[in-house]
Amino acid sequence: MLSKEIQLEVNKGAMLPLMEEFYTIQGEGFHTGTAAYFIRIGGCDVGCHWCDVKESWNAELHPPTSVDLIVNNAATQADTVVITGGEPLTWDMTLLTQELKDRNLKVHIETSGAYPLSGTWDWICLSPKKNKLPTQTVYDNAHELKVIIYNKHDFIFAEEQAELVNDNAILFLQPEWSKKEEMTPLIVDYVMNNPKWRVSLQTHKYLNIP
Ligand SMILES: C[S@@+](CC[C@H](N)C(=O)[O-])C[C@H]1O[C@@H](n2cnc3c(N)ncnc32)[C@H](O)[C@@H]1O
Ligand SMILES: Nc1nc2[nH]cc(C(=O)O)c2c(=O)[nH]1
Ligand code: SF4
Ligand SMILES: [Mg+2]
Repeated sequence: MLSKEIQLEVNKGAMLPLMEEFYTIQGEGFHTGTAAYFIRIGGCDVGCHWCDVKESWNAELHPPTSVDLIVNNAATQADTVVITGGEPLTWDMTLLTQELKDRNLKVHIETSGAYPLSGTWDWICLSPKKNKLPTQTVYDNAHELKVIIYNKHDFIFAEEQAELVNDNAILFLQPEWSKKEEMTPLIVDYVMNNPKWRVSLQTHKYLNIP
């Protein structure tokens, strides 16, 4: 249990449950291949059975950390910071993104969209999940839609989500890692037949980097 004081700071978004931070190459989606400093905030109740960071789910395992400290650590050679999780929109992102913007950093988010949008973002990657669908504000503001393909039904889900996201969003299909041998060839065919979509791979896993 957090003390009342710390809980109040977390509610304000002045402290956040920090899981890890690392400087790497964005492995997925539109910005694949570009250097970025990742900040992983704990806490997620979406429950994807194939999630590759289940250790992030329980926020209580990750120490509430002041946004000032997180931002100071993020002073980085890259011009871009990616906020991920867990589900970062579980928390109020206003103060974190404001302080990062004040340092002239570009601020990106990886989100399921399961909670309303908070914060100011240069790039929003929406990766919708069937078990907790995105909120309207995230559909309206997403720059990219990245649907994970675990089985054939996920192509139907992807088309449904493409109807709901704003018209400017760039559309990606990404194989679920454990099913990639089976799903990647289907994605390749699908994109050739439906060229409004692009392929996204988890390239950092092929590169053996974080
Ligand atoms: C771990 S999530 C954290 C951010 C947010 N909760 C979300 O789901 O977008 C980061 C990205 O990894 C994707 N992802 C998670 N597990 C995956 C897996 N096993 N295979 C492929 N992509 C995965 C998610 O869909 C999301 O785009
Ligand atoms: N290199 C790298 N790229 C990523 N893009 C999205 C990631 C995430 O977990 O949100 C991720 C990640 O964990 N590592
Ligand atoms: S929403 Fe993101 S962090 Fe949460 S379980 Fe799904 S993939 Fe993992
Ligand atoms: Mg990842």
